[in-house]
Amino acid sequence: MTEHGNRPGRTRIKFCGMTRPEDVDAAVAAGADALGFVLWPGSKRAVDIACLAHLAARVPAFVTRVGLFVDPEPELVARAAEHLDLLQFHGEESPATCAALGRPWIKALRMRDGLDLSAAAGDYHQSRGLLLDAYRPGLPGGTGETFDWSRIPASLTKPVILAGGLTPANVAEAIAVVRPYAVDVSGGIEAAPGRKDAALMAAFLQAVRRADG
Ligand SMILES: O=C(O)c1ccccc1NCC(=O)[C@H](O)[C@H](O)COP(=O)(O)O
Repeated sequence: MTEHGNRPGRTRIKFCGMTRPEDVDAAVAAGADALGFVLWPGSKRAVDIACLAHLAARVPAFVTRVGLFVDPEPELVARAAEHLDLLQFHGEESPATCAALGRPWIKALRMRDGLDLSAAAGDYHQSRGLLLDAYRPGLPGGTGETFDWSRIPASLTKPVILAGGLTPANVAEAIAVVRPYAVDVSGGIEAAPGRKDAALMAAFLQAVRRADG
């Protein structure tokens, strides 16, 4: 069993791909720590700035609003950031590009063959964490697929946010193997892309709490 740096007493939980007010309300009521909003137009879960503003305004204090971007124009980030607490980059953004935007950020790394995670943690040392996700060519995120969790070294110097194909059924095993700082889920709590399921969100929360003991 591994233990990553800065792991809190409990596993933090991020629900990603929010598009509907009722899903935001249900996620907050269930106890999510963070909610993700996809600002990449190519996604089935994409929201525009007006929708983001509407959804983000429903989120109470101490629940983190995270905006997802794929190689964005700085102007898009600037407009979205008014409604966000944290930026999440899913493209080929360099460490300098992420840092230049002047906001707290995390970097999503897709676990392609040969990725050196320790080197990436050094490269992205200014990030607030690394989100580790499955790799599928041509799809920057939201694959619904898991990866080999044993590839994550225990010695990573950044908080690990584990993503990719997590569900209420497998998240306890994922936590036992990886001991991440946080878990991130999108497809595993959905009835359809962009439509969250309140019962699945609650089940995911309960599975994480049980895994934390
Ligand atoms: O969800 C998308 O469509 C998406 C598109 C482009 C970049 C990121 C995207 N989603 C990211 C996430 O929802 C999560 O951070 C992560 O990929 C987990 O998704 P899932 O495997 O469905 O749980």
